[in-house]
Amino acid sequence: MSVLRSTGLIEAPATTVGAALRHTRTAEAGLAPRGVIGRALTCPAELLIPGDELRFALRAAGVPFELTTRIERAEADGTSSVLVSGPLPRLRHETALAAVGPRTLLTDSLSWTSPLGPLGKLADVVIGRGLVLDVLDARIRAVRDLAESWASRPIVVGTAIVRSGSLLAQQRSYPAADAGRWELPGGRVEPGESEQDAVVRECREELAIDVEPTGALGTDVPLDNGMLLRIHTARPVEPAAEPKPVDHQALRWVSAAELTDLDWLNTDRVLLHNMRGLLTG
Ligand SMILES: Nc1nc2c([nH]c(=O)n2[C@H]2C[C@H](O)[C@@H](COP(=O)(O)OP(=O)(O)OP(=O)(O)O)O2)c(=O)[nH]1
Repeated sequence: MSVLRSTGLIEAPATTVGAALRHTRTAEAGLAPRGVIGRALTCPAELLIPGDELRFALRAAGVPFELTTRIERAEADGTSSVLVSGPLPRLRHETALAAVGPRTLLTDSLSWTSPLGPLGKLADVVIGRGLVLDVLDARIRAVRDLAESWASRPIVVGTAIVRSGSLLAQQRSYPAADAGRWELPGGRVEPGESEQDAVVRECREELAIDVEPTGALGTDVPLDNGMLLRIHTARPVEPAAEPKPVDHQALRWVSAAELTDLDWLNTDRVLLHNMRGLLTG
């Protein structure tokens, strides 16, 4: 088995770098300068979710070939994908993200098994390794460009509150295009306010309960309005306090099995696997 690694330091938090890693533009446009044509086959949104497949058309020593990979993980600490079809018996791509102060260290690692015994191994050394390093470099550059361009965006916090194995969702009443669709409690972080303080304020305003932030969930999600959605987890300070829909149509406690029954905002759909993970542990 061959393994190649490449690293890069990116001036953005890991949740933002994680979003850039999942963005189809990274595979579709980011690799083009290296002659690799990537295309998302199944991804209905801009961010890839586990199960989505990507097809790459590339060329080594003048010979064109195609690879299809499937996303296994898409989390704030990294992503992984595996080979579905292509001229190799095995290929696995893992990207790990680690916070270094306000920056993120990205470690990309590609491992594969070569075809055709000893001849394949020779081709591997002569052609494969150079190509792979080029492609990994191009990918890190694409992720860096996207993540750093998003890093200064204003943040909208969403809040994942779990009680007895169910997640609290709220149903929007406006604007008309989103009325009736579901989201997590939250809103814009005010200038000078911390994200945690915004979570507490928004839950007080929207649900009339006090919560205590406990962590983060998933990657950021870029919004069409130029902001970034970032999900925090929180628990009610008073476990028995019943949240009320102050300016929303309705609230609902949703189990893992019911998550896909709701008509979520498009942005929240790419976080459903994280919400499921939170509910199922
Ligand atoms: N709170 C929340 N907002 C979300 C989610 N998903 C998502 O795309 N958004 C969008 C909807 C809005 O454009 C923006 C939230 O900002 P906001 O809460 O301050 O804005 P708003 O339009 O609801 O209300 P307003 O305060 O401007 O009256 O983020 C989510 O899960 N929770």
